[in-house]
Amino acid sequence: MVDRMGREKACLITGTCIEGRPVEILIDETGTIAAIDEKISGSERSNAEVIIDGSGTLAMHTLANTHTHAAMSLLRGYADDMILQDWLGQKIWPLEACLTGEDVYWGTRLACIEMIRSGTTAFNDMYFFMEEAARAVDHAGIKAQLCYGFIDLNDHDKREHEIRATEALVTSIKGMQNPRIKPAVGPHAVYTVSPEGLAWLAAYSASEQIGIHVHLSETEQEVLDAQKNSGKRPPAILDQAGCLTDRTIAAHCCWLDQADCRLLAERGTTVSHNPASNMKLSVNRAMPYPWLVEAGVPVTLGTDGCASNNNLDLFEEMKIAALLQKFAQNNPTCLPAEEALSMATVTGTRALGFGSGLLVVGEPADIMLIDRMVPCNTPLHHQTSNMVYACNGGAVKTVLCNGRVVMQDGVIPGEEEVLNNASRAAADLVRRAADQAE
Ligand SMILES: CSC[C@H]1O[C@@H](n2cnc3c(O)ncnc32)[C@H](O)[C@@H]1O
Ligand SMILES: [Zn+2]
Repeated sequence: MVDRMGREKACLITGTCIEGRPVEILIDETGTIAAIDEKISGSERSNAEVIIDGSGTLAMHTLANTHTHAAMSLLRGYADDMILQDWLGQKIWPLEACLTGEDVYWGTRLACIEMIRSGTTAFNDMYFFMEEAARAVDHAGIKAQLCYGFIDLNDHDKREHEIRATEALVTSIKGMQNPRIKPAVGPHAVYTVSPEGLAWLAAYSASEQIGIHVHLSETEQEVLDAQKNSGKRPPAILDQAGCLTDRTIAAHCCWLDQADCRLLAERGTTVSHNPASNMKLSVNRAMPYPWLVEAGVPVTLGTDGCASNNNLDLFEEMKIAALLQKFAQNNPTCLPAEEALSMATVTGTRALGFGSGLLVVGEPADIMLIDRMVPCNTPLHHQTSNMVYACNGGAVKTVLCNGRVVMQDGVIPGEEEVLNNASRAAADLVRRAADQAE
């Protein structure tokens, strides 16, 4: 907990429940969970200078969104109901060509508010003007792994430019020395980055010991083009360049075959499943969850950007993931609620390197308090079932990140300013793009 002077303070959450057990949670001044007990003892509780009344709530670890483009919140509803390549080529990329750093700042602030409201405190982001995204995450008080989206289109000069932009972002984020913000590298996809670009990114990420964030095998066209142009499937192209590592998060992965899944498992690569975006863009195949699990690949959850989702609510994503897999496999036992929740908490948080994703002593206090007294939690036969199948992010009342309260009883300080600036930035962006098109 941080007071108005910016000093860290120990804090106590009273009156909440973990898995049906009434508890109090003590958080020390470093933002770590110090104790969880029915009643915290007198001497320990006297350390707590701040008390959060959690009565009528369920305490859970917050959620981790492992694939998004946060500032695309400004593009929400700008282009819907199109196929992926037309959507990118005709609508999204022309608009993004008019983006400014200020747009990315306000778009990312807006995204952070939306994520906090729905219980997400860690995300994996790929976009442009990422120094501004880092500033926004810093101000919002949550956690992120940020990368510059590298696209060289096989062009030498573009590649040099993207290399410089990648290095500048990594240097800038490392210079911030903020443990909540990490740099990564971001090859957009095998169809937008040359083999030379991929090899440079792999070597650079290894030397800096940072993550790799990439779109992979999202559409059948991507796989067919890769095979036609290089004789290899997309995962093999990434692997040949050295981009499949245990620091890699590969988003989508809808068109993997079983051998691709085994390759990802051998390399220790994590997959980010983005079911809402995949269905909206109609990629025509569900990520092969059973093959990935059988191979031993960690599977996490992402929303993708707001232009293809169109929100950042991971509660919705858990439900959509569970339903899509059951439907695609014609098997109601596939992806049960417990697995959907683990994907969004434990596996996602670990993949981003922000802790175990568990609400236990010694871990960062990334905690959400969920309203118990709402229809979606009435009755509460099985808490996990309610979280995955009944609730959406609207049930989240209070959120802490590293012990700092970022939303209390539905109130996020500074929200109105962010909404006003993001609305203005979105309108100006669309106007600039229309002027450009004339
Ligand atoms: C280079 S920054 C990221 C880049 O990716 C675009 N994008 C958003 N959603 C998708 C998707 O589903 N597949 C491929 N690319 C996507 C985004 O608009 C940026 O240009
Ligand atoms: Zn994406």
